[in-house]
Amino acid sequence: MTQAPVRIVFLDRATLSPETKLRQPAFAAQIVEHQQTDPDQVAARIADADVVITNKVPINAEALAAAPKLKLIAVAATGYDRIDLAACREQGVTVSNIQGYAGNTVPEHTFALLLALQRSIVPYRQSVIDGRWAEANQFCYFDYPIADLSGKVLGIVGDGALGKAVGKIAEAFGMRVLFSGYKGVEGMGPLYTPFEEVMRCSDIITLHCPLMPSTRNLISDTEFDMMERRPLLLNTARGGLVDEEALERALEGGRISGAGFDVVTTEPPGADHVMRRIAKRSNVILTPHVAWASQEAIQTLADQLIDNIEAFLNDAPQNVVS
Ligand SMILES: NC(=O)C1=CN([C@@H]2O[C@H](COP(=O)(O)OP(=O)(O)OC[C@H]3O[C@@H](n4cnc5c(N)ncnc54)[C@H](O)[C@@H]3O)[C@@H](O)[C@H]2O)C=CC1
Ligand SMILES: O=C(O)C(=O)CO
Repeated sequence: MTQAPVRIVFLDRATLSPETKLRQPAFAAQIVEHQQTDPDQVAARIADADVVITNKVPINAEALAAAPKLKLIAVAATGYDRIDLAACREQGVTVSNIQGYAGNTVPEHTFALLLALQRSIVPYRQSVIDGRWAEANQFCYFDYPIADLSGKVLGIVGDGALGKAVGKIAEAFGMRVLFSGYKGVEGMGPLYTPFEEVMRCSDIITLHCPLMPSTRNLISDTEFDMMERRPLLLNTARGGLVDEEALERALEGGRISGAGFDVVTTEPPGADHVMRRIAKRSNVILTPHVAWASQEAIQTLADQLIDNIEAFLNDAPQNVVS
């Protein structure tokens, strides 16, 4: 008897760049690709799926209840904060994610933000375009601050693949690296510096931990108040880790010297989203969630996505998240 092909529904194919090749899995599969899916379309689209692929389309308990055949949600990203894991567990649905694909692209993007901010590259570029250099009565001018990375303290929150890779680059720049312990957790061992101390003594703080209930608003007014060295704050991990209203207050009050963000709480942010206001400041750079998006990384992600589905169907699941 021939088996029915596995029905794979990809909810947001457009989140992988058009050049990305998604190879045919090594088993009989029918792949249905939707370029985009609105939250209210999810239940209908996954109703007869065996496997669902999603990058950022949320999957909640209600949608899962409408998908009795569903066995695997293959998340096309590292972060799986859009998936209701408790509901998946209850319904016996396995969830996999992509691991280790972004070990160059995200750290390089993090340092692109850091170097640009630390040396005021964007405002200097704009001032040259605006004619300021032509008006200077000498060969240079000092309108914006410039500082070296060497000797600075870099506090890293999240010691996974990306936090560690950022730490390595930082060491090459001669920075002193501190890996933060979990907020509110004591005694994590000699490799970790307590969270509060990292807030207190870092010149730059960079976030590389997942968004979960315990990390939502990890950085808010209390943490900004702890920051004695007016650090730069970098977030290439997830919107929601930083309380954005508190971020605006911290920038306004000069508690931090700048911010480099790739992620916001609502993506894309609407016209009156607080990050749209924040992004206009000369000491802020906001990029549109593209830290992961080198073509090399996206292709690695796409290959691992199919590997994950094949491994699951071969009864040897990999990259399972819980
Ligand atoms: N902007 C972008 O394009 C991308 C963003 N990301 C984000 O970066 C995050 C990190 O990615 P990876 O390093 O590959 O993940 P990973 O799973 O290798 O590392 C995550 C680390 O966070 C740590 N962690 C968990 N809870 C924590 C807490 N409360 N405080 C401090 N650390 C905590 C874990 O111990 C783990 O070491 C992902 O969860 C994702 O949200 C990932 C890829 C691309
Ligand atoms: O891999 C991730 O977590 C990303 O945010 C990229 O989609």
